[in-house]
Amino acid sequence: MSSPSRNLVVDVGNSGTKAAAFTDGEMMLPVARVKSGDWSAIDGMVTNLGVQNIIYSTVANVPSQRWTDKWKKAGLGVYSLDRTLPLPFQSDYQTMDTLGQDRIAVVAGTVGRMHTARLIVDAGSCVTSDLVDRNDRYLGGNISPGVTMRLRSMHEHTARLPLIETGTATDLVGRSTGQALLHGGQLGVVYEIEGLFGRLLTVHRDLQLVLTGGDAPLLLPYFSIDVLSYPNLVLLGLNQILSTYVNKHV
Ligand SMILES: Nc1ncnc2c1ncn2[C@@H]1O[C@H](COP(=O)(O)OP(=O)(O)OP(=O)(O)O)[C@@H](O)[C@H]1O
Ligand SMILES: CC(C)(CO)[C@@H](O)C(=O)NCCC(=O)O
Ligand SMILES: [K+]
Repeated sequence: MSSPSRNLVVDVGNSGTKAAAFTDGEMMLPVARVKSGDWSAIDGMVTNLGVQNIIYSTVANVPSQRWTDKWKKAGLGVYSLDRTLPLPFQSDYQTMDTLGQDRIAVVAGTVGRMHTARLIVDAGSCVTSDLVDRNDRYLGGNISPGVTMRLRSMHEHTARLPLIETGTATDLVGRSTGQALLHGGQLGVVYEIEGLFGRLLTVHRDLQLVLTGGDAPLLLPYFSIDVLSYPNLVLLGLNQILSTYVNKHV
């Protein structure tokens, strides 16, 4: 019997870096959240968790060679989500080189888990909506501003709009400035997704909505359609890509 294999999986986003260890495919909770760029915190996890492989996806900064050399010297397999790792899906995206690595990871994370068409929404700094057909072909997707970005930009680009916190929306329409901003900024994302979902449903009759990302819990209560909620889908997808590769090649 081989000893359990443990991976460290790291998702570098624009608002923060999320990292978790996986032992034999099982995610060890809780997910760590550190400032993006804090590779020394990630290095601490490498040391403390006794991992054999590390994979990172990034839409912001990459670890310097000092870190990757250190991990390789310690005997780790070090992988980034670039062209070297085979992806478990075909794609229609014209520029795979610029497709966000977090988007690649969420698409990969649904392969093998789902057998219907799906619209995968990752609600983070930006909201990405990515469409995959029932045969796991990636058809493309959209990028729009995230909840925090909407609220902040309405404040920054006007004279009279305050900066408000995200929160609980109590009605469909607001009866104060604060409520109006909250409903527009937060519920507006839900309406946008439901609108796109409804249009796509006419072509993809078995379409399922999948929701992930740091702001998913803020949005989840307001959908009028069925939502499959996958917290940490980026991390799941990364681990899937890494495990498939390592099992075949190492
Ligand atoms: N502990 C936390 N720290 C920071 N933001 C958090 C936290 N928990 C939830 N959030 C929410 O998550 C959002 C960011 O989501 P997420 O972490 O998925 O984004 P990201 O991956 O950094 O961004 P990107 O879209 O660039 O990948 C923030 O707007 C915030 O509202
Ligand atoms: C859209 C974001 C910022 C979402 O995190 C990220 O996936 C990204 O930087 N993408 C690059 C552009 C693209 O996906 O085509
Ligand atoms: K993200």
